[in-house]
Amino acid sequence: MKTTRLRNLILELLVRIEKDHGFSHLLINQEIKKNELNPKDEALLTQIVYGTLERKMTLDYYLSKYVDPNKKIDDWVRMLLRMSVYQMVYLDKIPDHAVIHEAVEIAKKKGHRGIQGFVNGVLRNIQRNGVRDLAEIKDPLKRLSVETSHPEWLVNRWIQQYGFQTAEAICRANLKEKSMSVRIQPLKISREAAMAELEQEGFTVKPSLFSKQGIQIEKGNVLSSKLFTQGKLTIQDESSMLVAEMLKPEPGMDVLDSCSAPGGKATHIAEKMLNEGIVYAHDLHKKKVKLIEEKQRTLGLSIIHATAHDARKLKEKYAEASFDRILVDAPCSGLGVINSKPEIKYEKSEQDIERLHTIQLDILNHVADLLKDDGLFVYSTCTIEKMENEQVIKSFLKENPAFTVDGDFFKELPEELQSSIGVTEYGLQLFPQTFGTDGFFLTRLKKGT
Ligand SMILES: C[S@@+](CC[C@H](N)C(=O)[O-])C[C@H]1O[C@@H](n2cnc3c(N)ncnc32)[C@H](O)[C@@H]1O
Repeated sequence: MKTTRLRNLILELLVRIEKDHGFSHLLINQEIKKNELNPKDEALLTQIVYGTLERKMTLDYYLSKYVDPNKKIDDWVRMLLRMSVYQMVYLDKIPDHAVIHEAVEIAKKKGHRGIQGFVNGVLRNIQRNGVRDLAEIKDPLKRLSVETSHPEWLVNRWIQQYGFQTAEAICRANLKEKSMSVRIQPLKISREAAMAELEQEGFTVKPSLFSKQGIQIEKGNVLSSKLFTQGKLTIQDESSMLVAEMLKPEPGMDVLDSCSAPGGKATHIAEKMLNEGIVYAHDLHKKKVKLIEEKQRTLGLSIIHATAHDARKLKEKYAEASFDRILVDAPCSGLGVINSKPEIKYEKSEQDIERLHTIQLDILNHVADLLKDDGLFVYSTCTIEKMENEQVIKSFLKENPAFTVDGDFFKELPEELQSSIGVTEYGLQLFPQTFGTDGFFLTRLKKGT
């Protein structure tokens, strides 16, 4: 694709992600498919879109030396400046003059002469005199916020919960390049065979510590691998693979997955059950239930019964003590997955966290009665907010004294993980900086002590 067209596509994508609050990874994949981009253009588009998004606040600060932040300019012009400065500051392989030329071409096509001159003037100034210096920010909280492009309220929350050093490590880890991980479908292939095939295809791989089904992909985009197209692999973060491990489902069991779409964990559970028994998988949104069915089909599984249902109304559907295992992989703020979905950090608010705490606790309280006396109950979220994790469990245990945290799960973890994983009184809290996984919380509860 011609470079100006590609830059224009990138600009439109960025404006859409910001305006429609779209999920960046879904929109990026859609555009890549629609425009049949070659691997080089695909890589550049992905890098500029993610880079501009995840550094948005830093880029605005850099620009503030030449553009008054309160100046009224069209969204697309501001975004064009951001993506150009991103390329000038962070990408070595594209010369500044080429970046400026492309930006001015786009401004000429989309705007009037005034805009073209404005874009040209700002970018030439940056080329000559550099961007605004971060050292001008003296307050450490403000500086961390701008330097790592996380809203101040969020950085402050993490400092209050975990201290400055950990908050800083979280912010920096959210900007680091993350390697992919996959889970094998064990009824179709062994981990050893899958690793050998992937290596033959040119991928650099490593077995995961988190699950015997997991493989870390250190180099290469596994979506293009033969194994993936054959339904022998699923993309899944290693932290989230721990969920089915912790749930310990067995063949023949009745399992409830109350918040199931798109089915990443339901399919893992079904695989561990050797596709024998039943996984009752529900999600509030009917449209999303189709995704569970699709995933089950792709992986050649059949024991997942997926229907739309509010987890807070499942007692209307099932009798008490119906399930051997229950998973509540709760709706959450997603503040542990900022690395792969950077828009989350700009869109969530403290009110969202409070609202979600209530929903999470309501779901747990409601489905708890559905567990058999000797059953196991796992709660998980992809966030690092204590209010959505430890505090939910703490309140649940207070309201449901028959339950306790099942500490055995810790002893079941591989030794290498035990020494560095974050264990609290209420479960495991993984941070993105520890193993390069998503930030994730999970715990196992049982009846009795
Ligand atoms: C973290 S996601 C689940 C991810 C899924 N377990 C997986 O591994 O692919 C949380 C899900 O909860 C669903 N959800 C939100 N509120 C719900 C409710 N009241 N009852 C059931 N599902 C709900 C959301 O639609 C979302 O798909």
